[in-house]
Amino acid sequence: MKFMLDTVNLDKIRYYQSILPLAGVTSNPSIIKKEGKIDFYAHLKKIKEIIGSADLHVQVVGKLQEEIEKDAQDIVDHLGKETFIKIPVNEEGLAAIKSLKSKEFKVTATAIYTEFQAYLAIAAGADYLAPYYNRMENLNINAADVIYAMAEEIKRSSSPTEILAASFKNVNQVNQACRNGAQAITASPDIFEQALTMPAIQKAVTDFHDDWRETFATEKIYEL
Ligand SMILES: O=C[C@H](O)COP(=O)(O)O
Repeated sequence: MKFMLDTVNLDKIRYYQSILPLAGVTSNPSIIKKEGKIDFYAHLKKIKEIIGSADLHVQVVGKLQEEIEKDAQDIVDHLGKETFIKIPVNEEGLAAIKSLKSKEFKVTATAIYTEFQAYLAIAAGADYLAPYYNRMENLNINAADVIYAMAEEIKRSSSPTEILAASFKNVNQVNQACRNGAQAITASPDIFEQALTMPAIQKAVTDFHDDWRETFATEKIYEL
């Protein structure tokens, strides 16, 4: 599994970069809005410095194919050809994905709510597919089933495309995405916090520590 952070908050990225086996950072204009009117490329360059060789996924804003492709070119001109360009899968986006893949851009097909969008993006050569787990559930779409079908199509077509599931509101949704075939997930820092700070884990840690101290009258093994 690859784990990515769905945030552009520098403090959070710095913090979780030291904790997680971090494969990348993903963003979209709504995530960027949370940081205010940042110096866009300077900010993204700082993220690159923090995450090193991990991947950076940056979303286009243009709506027409030509605008999407110009956004993509601008992003790689500033951040490098290794940057993944996130493109929503609608008519203009799919045309841009097809065109940009022929020019060897790295592409993450995003805003995926249906299997059919995914099948088209796979055929167009997208590197990643980003299905929106929680948003699908809000629309009464079975997100786990959609991801399973996407994974089956990737297998059937022996495609190099990977599923980068996104839009999570709880840890169980992440588990379901992984279980149903996602090769990667991106989640906001609070999802990783939810997963790693559950009270049962802390209780186990405290109990083990107390048992050690009662047995050996030290706080650590190296104090023996
Ligand atoms: O870029 C995709 C985001 O992961 C969507 O997440 P959201 O549904 O929380 O806005």
